[in-house]
Amino acid sequence: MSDTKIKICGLFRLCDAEYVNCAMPDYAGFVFYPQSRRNISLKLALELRKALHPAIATVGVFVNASYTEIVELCCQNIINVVQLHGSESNEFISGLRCILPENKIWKAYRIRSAKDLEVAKTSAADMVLLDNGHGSGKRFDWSLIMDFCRPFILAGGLTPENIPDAIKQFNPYALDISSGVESDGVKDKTKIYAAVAAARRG
Ligand SMILES: O=C(O)c1ccccc1NCC(=O)[C@H](O)[C@H](O)COP(=O)(O)O
Repeated sequence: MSDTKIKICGLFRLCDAEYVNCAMPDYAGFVFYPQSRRNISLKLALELRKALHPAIATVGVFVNASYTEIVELCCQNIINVVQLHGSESNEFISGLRCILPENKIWKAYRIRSAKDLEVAKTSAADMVLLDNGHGSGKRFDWSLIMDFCRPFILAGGLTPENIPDAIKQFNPYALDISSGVESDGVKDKTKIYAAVAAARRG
């Protein structure tokens, strides 16, 4: 049994909540970024939150969004965790924490080199998410993070098949998966179940 948590990201249909409820991951992610094909409205996010099992925490994914947009979703209890996926600074994160002291803040970093990891190490966020891109379905070079010295969430190109290896190598706080639990561009119930089962087994 592993204690690594798992987030299924990018729910955008009501049936996705049903699929996720069968598998019971720790987190479910909603993307609020109009340029993404997984972008959802506040109204759909509210419906999805209501449809999800209450034990599943919800994560809002934002790219350089305003405080106003983020705060509205938190105050309506549609999301529990804020995931910043743009070029948000430590100052922006600290300001957000003052406004939302009850909500955890995660900051995603696109890992291309050791320099990116230096930036992630000094992040003001509660948790850093090491990723390859914006739900790209591709891995970054995992050899870069062998000596990374703070708890992190691993993302980018994860699949039910490579999850055991990811846990064995890095014992991350959590895994974040989106494309790897999709078939033909939509969430796949069987893959979601397999990913969560693989994370639980370790
Ligand atoms: O998923 C998106 O479309 C997206 C768009 C813009 C910013 C972030 C986005 N996703 C963030 C996530 O948390 C993904 O789960 C993460 O990047 C991993 O994605 P994948 O490689 O597809 O598993």
